[in-house]
Amino acid sequence: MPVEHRVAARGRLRARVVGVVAGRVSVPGMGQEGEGGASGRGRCVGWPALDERRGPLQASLGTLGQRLQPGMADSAQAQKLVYLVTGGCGFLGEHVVRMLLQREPRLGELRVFDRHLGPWLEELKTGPVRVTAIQGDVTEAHEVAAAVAGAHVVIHTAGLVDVFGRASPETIHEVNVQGTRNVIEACVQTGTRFLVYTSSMEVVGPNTKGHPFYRGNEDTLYEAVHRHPYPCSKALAERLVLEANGREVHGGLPLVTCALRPTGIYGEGHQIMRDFYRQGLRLGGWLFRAIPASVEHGRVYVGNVAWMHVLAARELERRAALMGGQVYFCYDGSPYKSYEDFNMEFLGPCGLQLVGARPLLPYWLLVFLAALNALLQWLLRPLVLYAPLLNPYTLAVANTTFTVSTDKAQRHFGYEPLFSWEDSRTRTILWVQAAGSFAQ
Ligand SMILES: NC(=O)C1=CN([C@@H]2O[C@H](COP(=O)(O)OP(=O)(O)OC[C@H]3O[C@@H](n4cnc5c(N)ncnc54)[C@H](O)[C@@H]3O)[C@@H](O)[C@H]2O)C=CC1
Ligand SMILES: CC(C)[C@@H](O)CC[C@@H](C)[C@H]1CC[C@H]2[C@@H]3[C@H](O)CC4=CC(=O)CC[C@]4(C)[C@H]3CC[C@]12C
Repeated sequence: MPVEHRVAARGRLRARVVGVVAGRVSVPGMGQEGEGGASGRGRCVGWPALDERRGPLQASLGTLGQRLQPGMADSAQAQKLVYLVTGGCGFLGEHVVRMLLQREPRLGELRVFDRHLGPWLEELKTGPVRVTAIQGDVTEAHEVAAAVAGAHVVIHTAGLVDVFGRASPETIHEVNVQGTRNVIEACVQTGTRFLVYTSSMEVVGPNTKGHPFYRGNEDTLYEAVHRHPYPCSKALAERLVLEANGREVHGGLPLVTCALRPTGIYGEGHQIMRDFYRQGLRLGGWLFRAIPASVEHGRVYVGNVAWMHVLAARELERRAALMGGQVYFCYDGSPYKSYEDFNMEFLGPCGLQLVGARPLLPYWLLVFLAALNALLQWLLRPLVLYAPLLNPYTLAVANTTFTVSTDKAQRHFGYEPLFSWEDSRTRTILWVQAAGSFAQ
């Protein structure tokens, strides 16, 4: 089936209601779990409170909102489902797209919405599934609406994942918060009932006080206080998604939402892993330990994160009362190690060595160097983007234990990792080796 391209028309709403389907009558409600602890309200120091401003969607969707959706339940058997993946060309998004094509038998149309469309989309020969590539921007409400209209499920992964100071705080907020608001409003206005949001462990921590989060779960009490624009934006966006659960969508049925919180994702396409590899090659095959081996950081294989998204999207209909408005940490059997030791599971077999059984530099010197990098970034910004791996935020996060251990996703929607640690490791090593071949 040829890949169909749609470019969201700026300024003119172009939407197509595809036969929508499926949906079970659900009575959304917060499960007992997840209302306290790590799913509690985080605090963003120095950030605008959530305003109740609705996106500019209302106006631009007048006509679209009039389109009638066939009864959700009575068409489930008759028609295939329409899925929309925002950020579908990103590191995680691509794996979600491919996982849906491989493991979602109900899929009739897969819409891939991204600011930057990947050339690989052309290669997707998917038999009965129509793959629609949509170049669009989640900060543009009308583009989001055109992409959402007629979709049965939205998996919202699009976001600015920036802890290196590449984008301004305002841009991060605009994409991650307003973009998410636009997705929610598009669901409400067009009648799409199921929304899975890719949140992050960072919604919880590590917090600004460096408190460890050791083998925690969704109900672990933890003071989620953030200053950095990225975790703040993820926390605000997650809150929007969870609070939207139960809102009436066009057609009169309730919106059902959930948020998945992956820990540090690794696997094929992980840019930071590639950056570490390149840094090691530049240093003659050596990487120098900066973080104590005792600091554990949770990591999860991208294929298992994709699988959890597919499963959550599928079960959200059937288990709306249990899953609606809930958060789920996303992790797998990947070992608990320091960030650097974990990376060496893949970079070691690719020829790199991590020097030092303990950090080679004292922590105060690392803090100084991180601060110097931040100063240099600020000074050089008018001329060039200087965004090294080491900055005050990345040092603080890397230096704080954050691991999760929970069976909530398993209990609520049967999540079990699809890929074993051994398989995840092998796949990642093969990718680094292949990626390394053009890292020179
Ligand atoms: N990488 C990680 O370790 C983790 C990532 N996450 C979350 O997973 C999601 C995906 O992250 P990654 O795949 O790592 O990032 P990525 O940067 O590889 O992918 C994000 C995608 O969103 C697209 N995008 C960005 N701004 C957009 C806009 N305004 N309109 C439309 N598309 C836009 C980008 O073009 C990109 O394809 C994000 O929401 C992130 O917060 C959560 C936990 C861990
Ligand atoms: C230079 C050294 C101090 C080196 O060890 C720095 C590593 C640093 C770049 C990473 C350490 C922890 C990572 C973050 C963590 O995995 C949680 C994340 C969740 C997300 O949603 C996005 C990515 C990230 C912030 C991730 C980014 C890279 C680290 C800070």
